[in-house]
Amino acid sequence: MGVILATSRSFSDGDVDLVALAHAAGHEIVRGPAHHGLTELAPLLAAADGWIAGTGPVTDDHLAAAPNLRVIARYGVGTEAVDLDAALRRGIPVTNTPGANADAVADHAVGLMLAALRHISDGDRRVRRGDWSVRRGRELGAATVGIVGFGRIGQGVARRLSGFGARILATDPFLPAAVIADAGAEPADLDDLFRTADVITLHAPGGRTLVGAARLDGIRPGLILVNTARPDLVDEPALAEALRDGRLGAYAADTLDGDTAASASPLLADDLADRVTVTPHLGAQTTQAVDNMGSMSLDDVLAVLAGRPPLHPVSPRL
Ligand SMILES: NC(=O)c1ccc[n+]([C@@H]2O[C@H](COP(=O)([O-])OP(=O)(O)OC[C@H]3O[C@@H](n4cnc5c(N)ncnc54)[C@H](O)[C@@H]3O)[C@@H](O)[C@H]2O)c1
Ligand SMILES: O=C(O)[C@H](O)COP(=O)(O)O
Repeated sequence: MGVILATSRSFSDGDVDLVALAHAAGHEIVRGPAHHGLTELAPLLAAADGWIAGTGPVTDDHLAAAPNLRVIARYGVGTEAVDLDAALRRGIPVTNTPGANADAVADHAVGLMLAALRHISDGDRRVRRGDWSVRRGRELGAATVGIVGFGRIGQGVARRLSGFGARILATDPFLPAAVIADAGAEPADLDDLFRTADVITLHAPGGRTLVGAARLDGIRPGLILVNTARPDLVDEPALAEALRDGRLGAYAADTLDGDTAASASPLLADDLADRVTVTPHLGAQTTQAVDNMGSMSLDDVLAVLAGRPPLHPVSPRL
């Protein structure tokens, strides 16, 4: 009997009983904390044969504490928090769940766009204080929307936006322009996209700042920026400044720097509440995506524990 440690927030919380599936394959699921420090995880890692990991860190120190570990399955897409080189050095394969949450996150990104364009969360807050005054919005169909990162989620957003009639620009350094054009978007470089778009939505992996102070100087006044990818893609103090001086019209994000410690973010200042909408990293939290991420990550762990290659391996970054 193997031990599979699950530290993702919602493993087996959907319609499919993945704990029973693991048990039928002869393994026990042990739950661990999602935002984990090494101290709290070490005793669980010591017994783990497989690890279904959320968005928390997976460092060489975590791996050193897991002498029996044979596979790390990222429950989700982004692998920024996983030390892929350390896993490679230790001969532990890393997997992820490409596409498992693409529809969920694309829906959420469009939802955040509409929330910002039509002042939906601000309107709700105002009504609760008895303020029924009108704040005029803009229509998505009349907007030029720039998509940064044209992978599974970015393309899902483009499909949805075509139904609204929006003009769609997209940039992705790893995709030929023809692929972008075939998917119904106009290929653009990052600078052009920031100069032209009314709404920009980020769908590239984290790991570098794409939107800093310099980038915010050349934007269309009133730009709406949506971020369902990773908080480190943006410079939060620079965004707060651009929101205050009116260059940026609104910021709508599914995560803030530090996530659980987000109350420290300059974007949560009271004077920005009418221009900032934040959700607590719930883009992938739908029943469908939770089942997809859980099934794909469990399949990978079961394959490796049975001596087979994983189905969704991640390559170390070059
Ligand atoms: N909010 C959430 O819950 C949630 C859920 C899933 C994924 N994500 C984030 O969204 C990201 C995208 O997910 P996906 O499923 O579309 O991944 P994907 O791998 O299918 O697509 C990512 C795309 O980004 C492109 N890219 C890489 N570097 C870029 C850059 N510098 N500029 C522009 N494009 C670049 C890649 O070429 C690729 O096409 C993930 O990396 C993850 O960080 C967030
Ligand atoms: O990278 C991802 O796929 C998402 O951020 C989902 O991760 P979660 O397990 O934190 O929802």
